[in-house]
Amino acid sequence: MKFFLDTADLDEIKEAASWGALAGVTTNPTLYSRIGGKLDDFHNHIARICEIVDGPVSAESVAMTRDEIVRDGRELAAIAPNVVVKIPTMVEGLAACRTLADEGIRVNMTLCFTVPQAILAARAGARYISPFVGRFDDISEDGLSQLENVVTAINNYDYSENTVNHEQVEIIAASIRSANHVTQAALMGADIATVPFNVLKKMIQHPLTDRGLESFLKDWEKVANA
Ligand SMILES: O=P(O)(O)OC[C@H]1O[C@](O)(CO)[C@@H](O)[C@@H]1O
Repeated sequence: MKFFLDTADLDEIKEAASWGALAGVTTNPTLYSRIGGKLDDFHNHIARICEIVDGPVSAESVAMTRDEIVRDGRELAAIAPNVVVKIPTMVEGLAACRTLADEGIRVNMTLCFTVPQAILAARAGARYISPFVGRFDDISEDGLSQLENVVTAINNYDYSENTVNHEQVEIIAASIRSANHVTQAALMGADIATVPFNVLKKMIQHPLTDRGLESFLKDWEKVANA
């Protein structure tokens, strides 16, 4: 499994990248607004993220028609070679995905909740598909089971004939709220988890690691003082 950081915060991205395990970044309009982002600085901000991270950086279009999404997508993709255009899973989004994929632009289909949505996204040439986990949990449904269904359904077939350079479609477990979501997503075979920085920090922590470290240090002090 690969990890993307789900944020638009440059300090979080720099810190996570320094850990050596970061494969990419996802942003969305909410995350950009949370850092006080300005409309006319959006493209520059994506460029700054792409300078920090080599891997895919998802930048979302907020357009609602296929022509506008395609126009947005071309502009976003021109920012850096590792930009992935993020598009909502809706009819206009599918049509735009097809056009952009045919032009060699990688697309991440977001706001995906069901197997049929994911299959249509894969057929329309999506390179990444982002099923949401936490938002299902928010409405008292089981987000992890929904994710598992999407992982199984997509892995049952080969969609690479539809994608840029015939790359494999990858499933990004999105709307991740806990380290346990990551564990379960990895066990079911999701390719990527995109995680907020607070979840990434929790992923490295365990009280037994802390306790073990404390006792190793204490015992090493005895060796040093012997
Ligand atoms: O439900 P949340 O925590 O707002 O997460 C929304 C998800 O949407 C995305 O835009 C999907 O890629 C991610 O940025 C994020 O994982």
